Amino acid sequence: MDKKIIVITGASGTGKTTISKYLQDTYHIPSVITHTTRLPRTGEKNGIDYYFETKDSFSNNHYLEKVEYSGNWYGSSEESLNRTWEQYDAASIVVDTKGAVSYKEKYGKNAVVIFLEVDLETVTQRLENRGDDKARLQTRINSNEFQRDLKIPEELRGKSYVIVNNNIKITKETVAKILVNEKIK
Ligand SMILES: Nc1ncnc2c1ncn2[C@@H]1O[C@H](COP(=O)(O)OP(=O)(O)OP(=O)(O)O)[C@@H](O)[C@H]1O
Ligand SMILES: Nc1nc2c(ncn2[C@@H]2O[C@H](COP(=O)(O)O)[C@@H](O)[C@H]2O)c(=O)[nH]1
Repeated sequence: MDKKIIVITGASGTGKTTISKYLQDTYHIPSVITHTTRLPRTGEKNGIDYYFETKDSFSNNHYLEKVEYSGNWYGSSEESLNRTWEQYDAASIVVDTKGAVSYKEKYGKNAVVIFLEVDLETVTQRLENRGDDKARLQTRINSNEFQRDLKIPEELRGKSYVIVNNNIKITKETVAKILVNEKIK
């Protein structure tokens, strides 16, 4: 069987991590942990949510792709994905749309891209409810990256599953159908 990487993308707060946890908890599809220079949020743990890096340690790693998002660096490594594929046929990864384009270009049909869409007002409310620091949240919402990721990029149109994540139950049901369609489960 072909190995698959389920690339979950969309703007911050659209529910990417929620879906990656659903894949882990319900289908035992592991998430590839990425690296960031961002400080941990309350409750986030090194090696579980991210590998939290300093600017120096971040620059020492080798990445398949890396991006700057709202003032912090994020990157994912081919080694981590290959290690996961040694044990599992499918894994998921949570990245911004620029990262998703990189995965689609590199892995073609083996990269199953799911783009999550939520309107700006709703996503802002969800990020406030999540407890994101107010000042940092405003900076993030105003960032070019966040604004860009509210809509699917041209490069992913027609090559991705688009889910409007207004209702988590319906979103999970749609993801379950995608797994069947892609012969992952
Ligand atoms: N359909 C939904 N309805 C209501 N709340 C939701 C829904 N989907 C996700 N959420 C909530 O919205 C918040 C943001 O979700 P999540 O952290 O999964 O987003 P994200 O895209 O991973 O964000 P980031 O990129 O900033 O890490 C969480 O508190 C989550 O529980
Ligand atoms: N291209 C990549 N994007 C990544 C990676 N790891 C996370 N992300 C995305 O960054 C933003 C901000 O994340 P947050 O945890 O600070 O809210 C979000 O869209 C993530 O999906 C990565 O390795 N590469």
